[in-house]
Amino acid sequence: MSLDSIEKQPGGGLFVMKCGGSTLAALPDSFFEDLRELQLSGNQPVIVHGGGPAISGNLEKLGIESSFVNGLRVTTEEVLDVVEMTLSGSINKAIVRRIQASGGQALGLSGVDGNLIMARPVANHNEVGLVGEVTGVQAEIVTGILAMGYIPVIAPVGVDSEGQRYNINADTAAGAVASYIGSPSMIVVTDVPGIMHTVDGEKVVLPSVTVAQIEELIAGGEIYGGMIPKVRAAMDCIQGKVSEVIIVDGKEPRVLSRVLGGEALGTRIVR
Ligand SMILES: Nc1ncnc2c1ncn2[C@@H]1O[C@H](COP(=O)(O)OP(=O)(O)O)[C@@H](O)[C@H]1O
Ligand SMILES: CC(=O)N[C@@H](CCC(=O)OP(=O)(O)O)C(=O)O
Repeated sequence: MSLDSIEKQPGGGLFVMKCGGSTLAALPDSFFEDLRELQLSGNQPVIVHGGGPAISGNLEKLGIESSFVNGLRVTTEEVLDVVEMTLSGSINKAIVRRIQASGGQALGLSGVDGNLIMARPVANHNEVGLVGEVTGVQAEIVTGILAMGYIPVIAPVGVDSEGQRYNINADTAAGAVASYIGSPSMIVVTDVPGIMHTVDGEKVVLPSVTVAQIEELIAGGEIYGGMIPKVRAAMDCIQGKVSEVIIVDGKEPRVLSRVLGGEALGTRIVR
């Protein structure tokens, strides 16, 4: 199936959803039932997932120290073993099992499989080690899985032509997948109701924000920590066919179908 024919499917077509590790365990069964209904009505969901808290938990159990620089995990080969076993193993398979339990069809893989996500070291690799930035995504693997009627569930581990693995931030990987497959939208499912900012001393959700406004929010300290890779990934991918990135809380009932239906939920990042 070509990308064009996927986009012409009734029911809204192609979308990329990034599920954060902050929210995965808390996602209710109804979230996966909603996903199944979207798939049945002709949508083509593609999932890229994180798992930061689970990686940290496993590293701690194994007595391996780890730290973050600007939201990126400092990654040695030893850390990367744990990253890969957690993301490509337990987390990826847990998501696949939950989709299957709701009656959906899913196929899990990481960016290593079929060279799906090609990567190279990030610019500050001297500080963070084996962290990758995406140099290419084999879009036809994603479209092929969709054409078989399965939801691709992708773990953000990348690989280079020498076979070296890289740890890739899941928001970054999701944005790259959205760009390369030409998804009109990317939905970032996390543990907060959207991008919050302070108005009259109270934290409120920004319903919509432009790329230019994001820079001001980062500079002013309103956007920090784990929200930074999300907005940076959004800014990088909102071009070409990707016209919006929506940040929502996974605990919101039927969040995916409501957002795709145009309801004003969460924060929409637009050009
Ligand atoms: N302006 C903001 N609005 C909402 N959350 C923010 C903001 N700035 C920083 N954050 C933080 O970003 C977190 C989400 O990022 P993260 O924990 O990495 O989630 P995930 O695992 O879903 O990727 C929120 O829980 C919150 O602590
Ligand atoms: C380079 C880097 O930091 N990689 C992340 C990959 C997982 C991730 O991004 O998970 P969340 O979406 O739950 O944060 C990490 O090692 O934690």
